[in-house]
Amino acid sequence: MLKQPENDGLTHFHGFLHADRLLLASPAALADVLVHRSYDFEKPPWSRNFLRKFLGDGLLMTEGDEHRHQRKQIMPAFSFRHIKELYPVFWAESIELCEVVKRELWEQPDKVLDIGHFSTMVTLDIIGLAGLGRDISSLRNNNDVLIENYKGFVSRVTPPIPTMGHGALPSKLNERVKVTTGNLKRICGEFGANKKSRMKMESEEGKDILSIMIRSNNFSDDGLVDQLLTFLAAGYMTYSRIISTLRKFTTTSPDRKALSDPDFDVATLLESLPYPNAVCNEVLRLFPSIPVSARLASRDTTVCGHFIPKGTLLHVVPWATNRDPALWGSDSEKFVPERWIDGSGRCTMNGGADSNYSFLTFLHGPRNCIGERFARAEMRALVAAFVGEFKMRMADPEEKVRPGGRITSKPIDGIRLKLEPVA
Ligand code: HEM
Repeated sequence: MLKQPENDGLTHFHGFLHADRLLLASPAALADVLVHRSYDFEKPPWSRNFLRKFLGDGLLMTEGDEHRHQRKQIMPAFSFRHIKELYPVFWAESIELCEVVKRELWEQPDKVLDIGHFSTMVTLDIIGLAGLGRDISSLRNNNDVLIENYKGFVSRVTPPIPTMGHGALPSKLNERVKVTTGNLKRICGEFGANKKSRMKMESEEGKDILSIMIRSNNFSDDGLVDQLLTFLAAGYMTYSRIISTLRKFTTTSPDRKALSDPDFDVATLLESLPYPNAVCNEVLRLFPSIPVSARLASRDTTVCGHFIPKGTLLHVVPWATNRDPALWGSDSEKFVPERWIDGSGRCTMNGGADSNYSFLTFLHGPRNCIGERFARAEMRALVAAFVGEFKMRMADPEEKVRPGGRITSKPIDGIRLKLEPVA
């Protein structure tokens, strides 16, 4: 925990084999590493090499000029305007989730549901439709070949947190991962190529991220496959959690009938609700999907005026910074959505913290999460639909949900809920 940052927020410690490491705590140190000198720091090669096996050379994996170039090409697909157009997809899939859960409860009203199972499926469906323009329908038990391979791949790969470990897999597992990754690449390649030719022939006007990238004409077929794999991983693995006990919020949940009208501006409504947005922000603050991220100095550089030799390993720890009492106050570990609402009842950007760098869930700067708007819009829709439809409580009120996980954080034993449809 970052209780006593030293040296302008740079804390020195010894890691594996007594190696020198730095922990970044202060806003000024974070600003230097994430924004001002972002390209002096890279993802450590062992984590890049490990993830590259699965993701190819997508945005997450590239560095330096290649990253700058790719990021510029991909940015427009994640612009505010495009994400706004995707809200109806997020909303429709959120309603679908509620319908599937209601059907389960109708068959067995007392049933305890592991909500992680449903959030995994709806997340895949959303990244399928909004990311790739592909109707995966895993909520409706469709056997989509891409998803079957993808699930196999995720279940086989249980790597160490990439920023910490060295990424070696036992050779048998390595072999199987190679086969699944090969399958995935082939399926993504075929899908991308088919979509490209359909778009040429039928002037298909998809609003999904992939369509926008294809229309830009900036990507080779192989380039598209790498980005596709990255979006699947980033959109899916960061998200399998999120919906929790938000009873109070139902009182401000939107009118579902109005929202199902195709002319209704879902985006503006969902973005304007203060309490639901405050709840989403507070969940993102306390439970960042990527709890720790590492950077390696790729040249001699400085942070807050301190000399940092090439090869120094630095850690950014969203889990700790987002909960730091020095930044968030004495209730920093508590779930207090109200901290995101100002005196006039509007949702604030910073949750009462003094600096942007108090909230690191999506990081900041040129290597921040390009999917932040996508992720936030998806979450708003899911939370609004779900809490508008169900009263929730923990199946065992005494149970403590234990956070854990590897690359991304999630409740280690799932979250079992008792749900009751709102009358
Ligand atoms: C709650 C959901 C999400 C969280 C908390 C999250 C968080 C992050 C973080 C912390 C990074 C930086 C990783 C690092 O440099 O160490 C990142 C990068 C990235 N994210 Fe997300 N992400 C989320 C959802 C998404 C979604 C839905 C997409 C795409 C559809 C996405 C696409 C990406 C990509 C492409 C990068 C690499 C950006 C770059 O290096 O320039 N993310 N994300």
